[in-house]
Amino acid sequence: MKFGGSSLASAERIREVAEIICSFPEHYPCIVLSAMGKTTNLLLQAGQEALRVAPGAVPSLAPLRTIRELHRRTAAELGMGSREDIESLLSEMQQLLVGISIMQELTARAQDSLVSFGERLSTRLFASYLRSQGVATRQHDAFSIGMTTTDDFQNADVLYAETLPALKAALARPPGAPRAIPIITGFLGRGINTGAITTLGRGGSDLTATVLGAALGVEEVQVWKDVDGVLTSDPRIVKEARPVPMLTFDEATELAFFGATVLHPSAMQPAMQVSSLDVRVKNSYNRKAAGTLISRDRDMTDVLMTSIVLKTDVTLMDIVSTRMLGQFGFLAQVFDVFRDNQISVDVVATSEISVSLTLDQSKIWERDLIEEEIQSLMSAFGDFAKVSCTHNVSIISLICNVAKTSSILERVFRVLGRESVNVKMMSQGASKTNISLIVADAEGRTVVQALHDEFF
Ligand SMILES: Nc1ncnc2c1ncn2[C@@H]1O[C@H](COP(=O)(O)OP(=O)(O)O)[C@@H](O)[C@H]1O
Ligand SMILES: N[C@@H](CC(=O)OP(=O)(O)O)C(=O)O
Repeated sequence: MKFGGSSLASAERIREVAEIICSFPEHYPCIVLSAMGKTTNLLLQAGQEALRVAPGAVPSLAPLRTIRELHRRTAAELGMGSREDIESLLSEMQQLLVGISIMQELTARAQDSLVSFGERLSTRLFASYLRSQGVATRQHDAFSIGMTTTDDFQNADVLYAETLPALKAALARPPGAPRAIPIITGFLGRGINTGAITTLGRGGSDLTATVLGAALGVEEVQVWKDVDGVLTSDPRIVKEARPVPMLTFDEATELAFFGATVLHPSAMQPAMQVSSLDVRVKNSYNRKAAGTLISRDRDMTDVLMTSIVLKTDVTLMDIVSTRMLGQFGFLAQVFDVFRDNQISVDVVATSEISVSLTLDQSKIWERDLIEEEIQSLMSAFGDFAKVSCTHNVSIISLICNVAKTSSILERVFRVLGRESVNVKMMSQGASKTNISLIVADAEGRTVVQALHDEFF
């Protein structure tokens, strides 16, 4: 079972989570926790602020004070008073920030060490609380029990061959040993070559949970959030969005990849690799809600539209060959440029002499480097293609039954016509679960709402 930041935001929420765990007495669940509330964001903020102040001013940085107060107050409210393990981590975290301030440098590696304090604190706090309630627990830092990753700080990939057997061995109960519920840090791993703490990308605790599920051979991984499951759209855009009872791994992956922040985009990978592992999304604020069951297959006979996802702030690139029609090798040349620049593209549409594609700039470049990097990418096409870019576009992904494309698109274009929206590009058919439309950012939310009204 995984509980995200929203499920652990306060002492009251932590009590509720403890109750949820204890409501499955017949099972001995393995628990993965994220950092409390918005702690990860606060740690990132503290790192940036440490670069701007003298070392002596670090202890009074506002985000650091908020983190300290949140954990101390929560421990006190849970009846645990001052805890040595929490205090020692808080002081280590402050020392790291002082170091960042002295060095005037925050590397990706240091940033991963910094944000790791969120999960290291929450798991210790929660394990102590459950123990205080008479439940045997054992806290583990995932990076110390075998969660092995690439050394790509901030977005590391799990190395399954190393990780799965190591986790299984580390969590096996020796014969005769008393049972204790493992409480494990989400989001964190250890880089295979550097040996340093890595993170799995924002929202990465979902992935930790499914990796553990695969390692331990469990039947179901439950990820507990603050919504009644995966919804028909982002509830911050469409207030009438309602839960989707069932999804396939492919649908959940497309949905997460194209912007539904409810799940980590790689979280389904471990479940796809083992034969019988399902993932269930549940609401810790509303236990009775059935949630969403995500599994390998589902009956698609009556399915038309499943969910509508919006991803904003994307760049659209139009690449037109400068050669004549009928020249071969154009597409290969285009994608060589992306390979050489190590850039992956999201949505693609092609004709014989042109390609349009979208780039998720937030995944590729630092915000202040975007313009420079795009210019350098454009010049990499040399004289074999003319390239133009449109910024601030949105991808609207229709997670749907692509076998029914004709009737879906007929309704989609009726809605777009009514809203006088111009589609800049479209891609359908390559994925069996997703039709993507590209529109201007300014129109994205309105179109999502209008399409939701039409299909739900
Ligand atoms: N299609 C969607 N279905 C459900 N939630 C969504 C969707 N798209 C975006 N969200 C957002 O995802 C949030 C839950 O994910 P997240 O914040 O990662 O939870 P947690 O921190 O508890 O793991 C919801 O509060 C909601 O605002
Ligand atoms: N704490 C990390 C990892 C995570 O998965 O968080 P959450 O489960 O709250 O989305 C983050 O904020 O990215």
